[in-house]
Amino acid sequence: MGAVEVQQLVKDYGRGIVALRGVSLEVEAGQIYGLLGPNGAGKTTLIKILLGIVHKTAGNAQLLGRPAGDVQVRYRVGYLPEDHQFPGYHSAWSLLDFYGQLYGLSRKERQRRIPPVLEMVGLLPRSRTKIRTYSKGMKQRLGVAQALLHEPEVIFLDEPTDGVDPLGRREIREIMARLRQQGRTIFLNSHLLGEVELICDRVAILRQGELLREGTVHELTRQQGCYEIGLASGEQLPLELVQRLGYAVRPLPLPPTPPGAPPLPPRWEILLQDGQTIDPLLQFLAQQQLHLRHLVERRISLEDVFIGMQAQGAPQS
Ligand SMILES: Nc1ncnc2c1ncn2[C@@H]1O[C@H](COP(=O)(O)OP(=O)(O)OP(=O)(O)O)[C@@H](O)[C@H]1O
Repeated sequence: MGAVEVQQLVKDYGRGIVALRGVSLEVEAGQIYGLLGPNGAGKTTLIKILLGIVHKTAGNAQLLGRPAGDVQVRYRVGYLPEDHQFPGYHSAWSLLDFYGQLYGLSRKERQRRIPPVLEMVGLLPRSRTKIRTYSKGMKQRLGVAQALLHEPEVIFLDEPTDGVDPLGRREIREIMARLRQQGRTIFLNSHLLGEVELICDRVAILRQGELLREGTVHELTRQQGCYEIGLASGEQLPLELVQRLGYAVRPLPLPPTPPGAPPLPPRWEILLQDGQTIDPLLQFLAQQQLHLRHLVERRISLEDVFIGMQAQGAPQS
């Protein structure tokens, strides 16, 4: 059973605004799952339906095996909303104490839980200073701490690194990685593709309420049928013979080397044609007594995947 299961989910806000148009996805427990999409794609709506803040129009949404919005499940879930604002007169400690009371935790329990949570997000040394003095990154980390205080199994983070500088973003990624190590499930909404690529196990790309692609980052970024190869120093690839085997091949431009440094060995790009594998080329190299020193399957960034999809045209309403 997945931590999150969504089937054919539809949300129609009325007046022609359809935020979700039959979205299906499953998030396994212990994963970091990234939901990507441009502004207005429906990411926040999906989270809000799972949390019971917004009602679905049609389809199915389950969280930890229970229908979305189930009161018992809410206690097992943490949520960092997008654009949250904490009152500046609180300190990190007093804010978490306040949230602890909302979660129904006893004073003793709050005193037990607050320090490790603040420690985890790196705010323990500043826990008694006012939030109004915090940087954006610190406020976001405090938001994550608030979402963790009641020790939830699933954590929803809506744009947790929005407006945070690169160092702060890395700190938030490290917190997410630690939470995954503890076996928690993280559902991350983001439009920062580079971030998602670095941390997520699986991703889904949403646009105008439709799920365009879903899979591991590895699956989505693999440029199928494209390899880069390099041979031992001084060896050249016989391009014509390689083409006769049916491959498309081209030498790759080499990056500039610093003055005085030895030139870099040449590299070639090999494009497989339909149904072809790289194996006949490897056998051919061995027959030619050429020595393979470099072989990688080419990848594209998640950003390229995403931009490519935007270029494919929007779904019809
Ligand atoms: N309460 C609401 N009433 C009417 N329309 C809404 C409501 N909430 C969201 N929408 C609309 O639903 C669509 C999806 O919005 P949603 O906030 O889910 O997208 P998002 O992917 O989270 O976008 P962003 O990245 O900008 O937060 C948008 O067209 C938005 O204007």
